[in-house]
Amino acid sequence: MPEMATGKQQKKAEGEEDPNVNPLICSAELILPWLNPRELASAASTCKTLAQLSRLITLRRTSDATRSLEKLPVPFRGSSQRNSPPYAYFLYAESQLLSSESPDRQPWGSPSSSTVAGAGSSKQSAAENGCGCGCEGCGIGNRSLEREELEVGVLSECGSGCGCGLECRNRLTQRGIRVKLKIVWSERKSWCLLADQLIPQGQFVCEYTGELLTTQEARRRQQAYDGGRFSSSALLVVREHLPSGKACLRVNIDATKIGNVAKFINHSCDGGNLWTVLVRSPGAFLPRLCFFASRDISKDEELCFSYGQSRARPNGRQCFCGSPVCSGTLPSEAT
Ligand SMILES: C[S@@+](CC[C@H](N)C(=O)[O-])C[C@H]1O[C@@H](n2cnc3c(N)ncnc32)[C@H](O)[C@@H]1O
Repeated sequence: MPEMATGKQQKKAEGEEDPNVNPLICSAELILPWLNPRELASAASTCKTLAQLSRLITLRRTSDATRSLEKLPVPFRGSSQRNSPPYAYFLYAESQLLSSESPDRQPWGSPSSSTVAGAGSSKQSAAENGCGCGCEGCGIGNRSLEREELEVGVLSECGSGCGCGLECRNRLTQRGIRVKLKIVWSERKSWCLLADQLIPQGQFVCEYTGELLTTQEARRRQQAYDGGRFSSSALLVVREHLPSGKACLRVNIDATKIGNVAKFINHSCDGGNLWTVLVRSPGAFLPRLCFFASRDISKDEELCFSYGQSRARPNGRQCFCGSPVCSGTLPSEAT
């Protein structure tokens, strides 16, 4: 990764400020990562040094959408044919957040953003000989899920109410993203999440994180999104059903402004290559929505799932999933 030359090594061009002399420039490395792309462009237009620093921050943002918060970086790959944006700007959430807890800003593109937070670290270490929390399926090690388990669409894992830590084999979805992914630009669908390695069937891919909303707030936001203020929204409504078929729980997760890389998963009318699984654990009131590979997924294949049933709507957006069973229209939540 290119680094800014500093002090005496740097040959200063006309109009360029010496970062060791101007305290404002010295602090720019700290301040610029907090800016959104428009603010960054505005700062870049003021002097050559800030322009150079802004380019570096853009490069760092492009190289990892997760800001090093996951074990593996997830890079953006633009299109060389057209002028695609270098990256999509959003705030990163490793787990679900209440909308009242959502940050307004977050640094992205700092030089030292290489600390891995949360994802792989164990809150609590499991005991040497089994974690002993007494939950069914609990114990140290790894396990993969069988097709039958995933098709049910509901999974029970150990959680904060158990005595075990993240080493427990019954916390498959709580260790962050462990498969190589990338975010690729497409003219018709904007950003798409792709596999950057072979992902075997049954492998956990990622959780869908974002702001947890009340149904009232979800309806308000959906109307605003439908009104066109955002080119692509990512508000997902999850319903848990009783055996009778009646919905018993509705969870609204909005990843439009705050989320993780799952916000870039597009819709496919044929169901795509991901299973959505609701994961419950003791100590957590609400389930988490997690994606697993529904079949072996090749490197460079786009990851997709079905957003739901398409309803013919006069203002429905055109679907470009390319599946032979494509309905032509993107499903949209009737809020
Ligand atoms: C959850 S986001 C997915 C990521 C999105 N492509 C982006 O660039 O941020 C949902 C939005 O992606 C676009 N999208 C998803 N699936 C699509 C499809 N099959 N055809 C066309 N657009 C799609 C729509 O704009 C939709 O509102």
